[in-house]
Amino acid sequence: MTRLLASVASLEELTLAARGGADILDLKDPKAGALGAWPLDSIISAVNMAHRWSARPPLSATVGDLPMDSAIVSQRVVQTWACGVDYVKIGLLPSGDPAACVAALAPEAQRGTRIVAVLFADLWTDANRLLPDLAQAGFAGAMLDTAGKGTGGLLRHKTRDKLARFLSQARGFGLLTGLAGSLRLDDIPTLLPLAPDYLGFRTALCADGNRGGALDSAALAAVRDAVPEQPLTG
Ligand SMILES: O=C[C@H](O)COP(=O)(O)O
Repeated sequence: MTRLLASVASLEELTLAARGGADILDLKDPKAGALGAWPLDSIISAVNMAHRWSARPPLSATVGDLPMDSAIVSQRVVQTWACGVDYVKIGLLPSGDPAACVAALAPEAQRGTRIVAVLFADLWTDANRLLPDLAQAGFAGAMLDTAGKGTGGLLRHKTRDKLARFLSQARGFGLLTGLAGSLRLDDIPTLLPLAPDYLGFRTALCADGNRGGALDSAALAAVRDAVPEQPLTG
């Protein structure tokens, strides 16, 4: 079953996305880049707010568009995880030494920090080659997204077959899998049969597809309708 991840830019949007049925609430500042980070004190406020709800979806937070410098990335992962989120999402770039960043995070991951690697489909030609390293380091998941939000969506950069291969290899390593990247409503029927653990959205949740604008509940409702909710179990 595929879940819906909604990237939210404020506490107000966090509430709106939770009410609109998002399965994963992703704290991200879309104006600050592909993985723009919320300030740490705002992440803590979001966690505190969500803890007051009777039921709450998992929260993820991004660390910002960081260079591939192990010390910088590790420090920001530690700080973000300490805020109390359920997942920390970090971007891995093919330039620099992404494998060194992954290896440097292994002790954190092995201490229980749930880290999701975001691999940019418009920058990586062979993102799959990092999957064994992620699994070895103890990462929780791997997802494909796009870095350049003005250059077309995920399906412009990777064929359906390539996405299927990525997902199947990531799954084979026991990683949680996700797809995102300016996904539109009409991409959903193509991507759902690939059965990623989640599909991630920001642009499609905003009025007129304006990623830097406000989250729009009607747009979220349309995406929610297209990504069927998980049946309640138990
Ligand atoms: O993690 C998901 C992203 O926030 C997706 O953003 P986007 O739909 O604007 O590419």
